[in-house]
Amino acid sequence: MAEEDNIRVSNSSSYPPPFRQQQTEDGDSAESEQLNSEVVDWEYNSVPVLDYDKDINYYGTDDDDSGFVVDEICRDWGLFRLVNHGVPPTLLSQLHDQAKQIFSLPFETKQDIMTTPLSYFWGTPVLSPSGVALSMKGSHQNSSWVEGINIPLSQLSKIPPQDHHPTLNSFRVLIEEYGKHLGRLARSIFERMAKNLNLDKTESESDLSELTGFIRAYRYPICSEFSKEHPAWGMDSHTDSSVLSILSCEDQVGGLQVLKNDNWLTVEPISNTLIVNLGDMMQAISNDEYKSVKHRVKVNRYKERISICYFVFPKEGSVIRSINYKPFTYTEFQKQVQQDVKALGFKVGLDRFKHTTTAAAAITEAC
Ligand SMILES: O=C(O)CCC(=O)C(=O)O
Ligand SMILES: [Fe+2]
Repeated sequence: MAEEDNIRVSNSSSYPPPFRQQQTEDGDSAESEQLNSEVVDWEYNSVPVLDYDKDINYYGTDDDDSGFVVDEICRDWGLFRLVNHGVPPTLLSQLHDQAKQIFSLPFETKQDIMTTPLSYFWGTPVLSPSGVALSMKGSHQNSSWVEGINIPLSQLSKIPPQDHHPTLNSFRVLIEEYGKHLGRLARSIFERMAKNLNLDKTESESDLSELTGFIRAYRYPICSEFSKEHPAWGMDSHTDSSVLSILSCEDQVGGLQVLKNDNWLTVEPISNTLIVNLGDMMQAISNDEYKSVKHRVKVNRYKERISICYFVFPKEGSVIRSINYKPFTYTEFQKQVQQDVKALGFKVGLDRFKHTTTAAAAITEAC
């Protein structure tokens, strides 16, 4: 894909109306300089790297220290880059190219063709598991500069064929293939963590339902009008509600940042690698030993960014039990999140389920 393809919107009619802004003109040298400085923004990249074969999918002796490395990273970071994961590079690049093509369709077309079980949304990443966007209150309203397609993996066969948009049909086939790979990765990453944490085998089996996860493809539109006074975020700081989230970003447009020791660190986009982050369910399952990591996505003045995220949750009805938390199911957690988002404008999250409730403190801090 030509580098120029990513630069500036030629087709702003594909943007949801709130994202249509005056675009800057081509060929301005001062601007190109700025563009370059955006490109080298991730010089401090130091996200830990794990090798799937060596560090995750390994059944060696117990004194092997690769499990220890994974354990340390899950405690200190809650996020790592996965290499040697076995997802074919062509699958990754085709998936991204097709997502890009679909997002380039006119806004109205996207609204028309994404019918259930697919859903198309923009402006808010807070969705129910079925993909219904939730409205947010107050200043948080529409704070995210992103559009997305929500794809529940268990319902792929129900996606109606599109005679006029064959790309959507082939995208579905690629997603199916990709979903299988990511299910495989999620299962072995989770099992590695469960072993490190000495979790009860039968209980931990229902803590992950890799085949009913969902995939979201995102496009972060170009955002040229923002400032310190009027900030805009592709996605504001949050933790994921999942057990695990696995992110793929093939274009060389950065933007993802992760909170580490109170500093925001930019995650370099490196093709053929996957970014794995631990979510709230994993933090609860591990009794707060592992971290549901805070992350966010910056907007970009010059380039669109496409990312494809897989989210995996516990089996339906599975009760999460750990010392620090009252027993709860993911459905109860999600219901509480939806309630808080509607009533308060933000997610309180795990604090709602702690034995000594720290929810009041969390709410005061956020307000
Ligand atoms: O697009 C990304 O890089 C991250 C998306 C994300 O954090 C999310 O969907 O929860
Ligand atoms: Fe996230």
